[in-house]
Amino acid sequence: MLKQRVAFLGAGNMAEAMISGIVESGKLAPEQIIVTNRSNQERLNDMKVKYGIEAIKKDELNFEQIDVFILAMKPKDIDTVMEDLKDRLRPEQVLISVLAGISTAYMEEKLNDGQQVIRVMPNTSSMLRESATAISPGHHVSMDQVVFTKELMNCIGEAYIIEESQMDIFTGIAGSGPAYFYNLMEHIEQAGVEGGMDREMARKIGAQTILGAATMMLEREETPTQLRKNVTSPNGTTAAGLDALDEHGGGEAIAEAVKGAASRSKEMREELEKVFAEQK
Ligand SMILES: NC(=O)C1=CN([C@@H]2O[C@H](COP(=O)(O)OP(=O)(O)OC[C@H]3O[C@@H](n4cnc5c(N)ncnc54)[C@H](O)[C@@H]3O)[C@@H](O)[C@H]2O)C=CC1
Ligand SMILES: O=C(O)[C@@H]1CCC=N1
Repeated sequence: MLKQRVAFLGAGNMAEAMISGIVESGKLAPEQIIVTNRSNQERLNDMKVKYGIEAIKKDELNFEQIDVFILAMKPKDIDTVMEDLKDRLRPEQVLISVLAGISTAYMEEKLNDGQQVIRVMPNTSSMLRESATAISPGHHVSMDQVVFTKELMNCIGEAYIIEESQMDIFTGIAGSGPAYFYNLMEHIEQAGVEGGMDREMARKIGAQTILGAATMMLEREETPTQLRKNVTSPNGTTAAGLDALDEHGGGEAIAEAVKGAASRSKEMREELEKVFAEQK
């Protein structure tokens, strides 16, 4: 069991996915988790009932009782939240941010000197403890806090400590990644329906196929290229499928999706830093 008391600032999709995974892991008791938002009381009530955690408006939060704050609001709200936190945080309290595109350096500049800030990038599969999550500690973080954060992120799946310079591309692959596969499934499902199959059935077999392929890639030694070749008989059905995929830009389209998301992550940071530099 972990001993820390954790408060989520933001009660949206990502906060819920993480809370669900953490509660399910049993590493934190529901009483150690607090979730806050600005105003949506109905949302707070739902989360309280569903996970047995404390769910309150942000202004009701008692800072004295919290060890770790997890920032889970939208990146556009960062400055308001930093102002709000700056003089209320104690040096031993840690901020873990899930915000896309916001660097630890940016948050450190906005807070008092020496504040411990860690950036993470989970995805919504945290809900089922299947996230691939990146962790990049800021400049003032103690080794104990890095170890704690890794343990906490392991509650929601696999966690990797990476250089912060790789956070944009990590976001492009894993943070945004689930959406590419959901989008792929929307198309697979529709093709199944057009081929005469029941929609539910098409969804199930499509998802099982993605799961099977993902498990093969995680558990077998072969590269994706070898695994693809193993499926592809000369002049067979897969070759025809892959030709059609290529003709419509399939593989390239996915690479562009990853690059597009990564470049938006970089752009979000640059936009914010520009505004900050102008304010100075
Ligand atoms: N949705 C996803 O797949 C992922 C999202 N993220 C990051 O997670 C963050 C949240 O994303 P979502 O959950 O999708 O957004 P969302 O819009 O569902 O949730 C945002 C929440 O923040 C609350 N909020 C706003 N200002 C607040 C404040 N000052 N104090 C407390 N709560 C406040 C809102 O009331 C809302 O509950 C974003 O920064 C995003 O970049 C990171 C990885 C994956
Ligand atoms: O779309 C977004 O900006 C967030 C960050 C990664 C996934 N969702």
